[in-house]
Order: sequence, then structure tokens, then C-alpha cells
Amino acid sequence: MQDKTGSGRRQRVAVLGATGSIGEQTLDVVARHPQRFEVVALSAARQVQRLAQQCAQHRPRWAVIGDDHVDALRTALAALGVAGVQVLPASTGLVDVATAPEVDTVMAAIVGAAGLGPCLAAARAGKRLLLANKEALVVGGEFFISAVRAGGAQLLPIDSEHSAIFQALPEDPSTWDERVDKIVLTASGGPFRQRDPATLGEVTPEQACAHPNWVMGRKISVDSATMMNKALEVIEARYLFGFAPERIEVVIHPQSVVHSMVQYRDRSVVAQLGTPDMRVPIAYGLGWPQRIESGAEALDWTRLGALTFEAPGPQRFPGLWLAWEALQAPPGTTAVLNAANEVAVDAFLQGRLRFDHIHRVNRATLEAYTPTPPASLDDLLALDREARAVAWQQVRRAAQ
Ligand SMILES: NC(=O)C1=CN([C@@H]2O[C@H](COP(=O)(O)OP(=O)(O)OC[C@H]3O[C@@H](n4cnc5c(N)ncnc54)[C@H](OP(=O)(O)O)[C@@H]3O)[C@@H](O)[C@H]2O)C=CC1
Ligand SMILES: CC(=O)[C@@H](O)[C@H](O)COP(=O)(O)O
Ligand SMILES: [Mn+2]
Repeated sequence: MQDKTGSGRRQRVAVLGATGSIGEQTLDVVARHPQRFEVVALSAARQVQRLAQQCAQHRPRWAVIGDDHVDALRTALAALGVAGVQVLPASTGLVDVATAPEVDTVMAAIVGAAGLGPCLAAARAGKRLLLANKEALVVGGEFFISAVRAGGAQLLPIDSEHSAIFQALPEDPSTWDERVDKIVLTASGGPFRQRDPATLGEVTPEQACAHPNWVMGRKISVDSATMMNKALEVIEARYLFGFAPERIEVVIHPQSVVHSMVQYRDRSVVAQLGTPDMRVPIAYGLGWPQRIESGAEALDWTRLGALTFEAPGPQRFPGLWLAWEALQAPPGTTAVLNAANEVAVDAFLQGRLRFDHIHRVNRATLEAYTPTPPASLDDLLALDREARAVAWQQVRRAAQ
């Protein structure tokens, strides 16, 4: 077995956001390869019992939990008879484990801008950074990529579309610009792809979270329903792969079998396909450059049926175009867009904002708040805080 240094020892993995959809699936893949991986740290925000159970199964050295839940986690671990796990508060513990010399690989699976600090810390510490937490890159932008370069980290995409693109691109990044025409992200269109746009004001959080192809956390599920997920993914692709925004395209593909594609200069298209199962890109990231068993089912070509493609409509999915607008605006604008969207989705899930007003809040926040280009993590955090305050004002205005 090889770790990233080829030393022969097991890869020591920290899973940030272990109790979420990506975190659980990461642990599923890791558990299939006990000779290859060792779990050394797990984190959660507030799911104490679930984190304690994961600790009982994976026996990490560290468990990180939201500051208010540290005592509860210690109690839960004792009740399960789990000894030897050091409990750390999230306010310091996330960065501590992301940078610990005992950690080789960090799975970044926290949702939202809350994952930015630990991602930057892991990048600067030169870790192998498996990025599911797309919001961290949308907020951090070039600053994030510079931290990866400065730290000598290995950044590998976990988001299914970006994993697909990474698999379809030439191995040598220095040839991408010359050989590639454009990259094409596929989007399912979410649960409201065929719903009358005039009725989108009535949809409930339960309906919005019922994704047709993937079982995911609630925030990303709402983003899929508005197609803000794809807007975030366009921005994510821009920073991950360095292509100009006009060389990134989105097409709706309701079956979620073609996970994305790369169109080359000669008009040849290379795509990555597979069943919609996040364990595939997770296993790809964990095993890279090798290929390892993921647990996913193989595609059955005889039962697959039609693979279809269509253009996203501006009336139903107005948020999608904010990605290109934000990328063309001054640095920091993508962080404003992300903050607005996190607030709007939160308000919608709390029943304080109509679904079709999510876009209204995002656009109004972009118009009301012009960021100063960020030069540090503190700048980014301040920008995020200020944009959220503006977005909450817009939520209150939309509710009037
Ligand atoms: N789910 C999927 O299939 C995909 C997800 N992604 C991306 O991966 C990331 C995770 O998504 P997903 O797994 O669906 O999300 P979930 O909501 O299922 O899980 C989020 C995880 O992050 C923890 N968490 C939440 N808030 C905080 C916080 N403020 N500080 C520290 N930890 C926190 C949660 O802890 P607790 O459980 O205790 O609340 C949980 O462990 C997102 O960025 C998403 O866009 C990308 C592609 C696919
Ligand atoms: C699994 C994954 O990567 C999600 O980001 C997924 O792509 C969401 O589906 P949508 O295409 O509907 O946004
Ligand atoms: Mn995706």
C-alpha cells in the first residue's frame, strides 16, 4: 500500500464534517480499505451521538465537536466505553487536526463558509486536501489557490462534476489551456425542472430537498433546486482548473449519469460516467493516482435507457447566471454571493423566505454590497460577516 509519499504506511485521514452525507460516505469507503487508510480525526458541529458512534467504530485519535457540545461528547464516549479519543472544541480543534503532523489527508466535508479556515490551514500545511466543501473555494477564490501553492498541498476535487472533469483532463496541467476548448458541467435540474416557474413561491423545504438522483445534506439540496449549486460549481471549476469563465458551460442532464465533460480543440469530447453515487469521486480522491474499490454499483448499459440533455432556462433558474457575473466582478464578489446564498437558504429552510425569493436576496445583496478585495483570511471572514448582515436585511425586506 502507498501513501502520498510512497513510504508504504497507511494514509492517515482526518474527516471534517464526518456526520454529514459526504462524511458518512467517506467513512464507508475508508472502512473498505483498512490496510490503506487509518482514521485519525473526525469532526461534527452538534450531532454528538452520531460522532460518538463513529469514534467507537473508527477509533480516531481526535474528535472535534462544536464548543457547546464538548462535555456531552465526552459523556457519550464514556457511555460507549470508548477510551483514548481526545475531544477538542471546534473553535480551535478543526485547524489543529487539519494541520497536525499525524494527518496526511484532510477530507473537507463541512458545509458552507465555516469550512474555509480549516481548508486554508490544511492547504498551508501541505496536506492532501480532498475538497467537497465547495463554498470554501467560492469564498477563498485565488487566495485559496495561492495557499495551496504556497503550502505545496495536493488539492483533489470531490464534487462529482469536478472529479469528472479532473478525470477527463490531460494529466499534465501545463497542456490544458492549449489542448482544451471548454469544460461542460452537467446539472440534473433538481426537483423543479419541469414545474411551472409561476408556482415556485409555494414549494416547501421538504419538496426542495427531495433531489431526484442524490441523497445529500439540506443546504446543497436546496442549492440544486435553485441551480445555485451549479453557479457555485462554475465558480469552483474556474478556481480549480483555471479556465476563463467563458470557457465553462452548463447543460442540464436529468439522469446524472454523465458527471461532466471536457471538449478538446479538435471537438472531441471526453466525459466521465457512472451511477450517481458519491462514493465513486470520494474513492477516486482517496486513492488517487490509484483506483480503489468504492462500493458503488456498476452502470448497467442494458437498463440505462436514454441519456438526455437540455439548456437551462433563465426564468426557472435565474441564479445560475450570477456565477459569471460574480466572476467578472472584482475579487471578493464570489464570497458575497456565497454569503447571500447561505443566508437565503437558511431563511428558506426556517420558513422565513419563499423559495423563489432566494434569488431576489442573492441579487439584491450583490447590488447592495461592494466588497473590498480580500488579502487575508481575516479580510475574507469580515467580508463574509458583512455580506451576511446585508443579506439578512434583504430577507426581512422580501418578507414584508
Ligand atoms: N452530499 C453530497 O452528495 C455532496 C456534497 N458536496 C458538498 O460537500 C459539503 C458537505 O455536504 P453534505 O455532506 O451534503 O452536508 P451535510 O449537511 O450532510 O453535513 C455537513 C457536515 O458539516 C458539519 N457542520 C455543519 N456546520 C458546521 C459548522 N458551522 N462548523 C463545523 N462543522 C459543521 C455537520 O455536523 P453536524 O452533523 O453535527 O451538524 C456535518 O458533519 C458541502 O459543501 C456540499 O456542497 C458536494 C458534492 C456532493
Ligand atoms: C453529487 C453532486 O456533486 C452534487 O453537487 C450534485 O451535482 C447535485 O446535483 P445538481 O446537478 O442537481 O446540482
Ligand atoms: Mn456537484
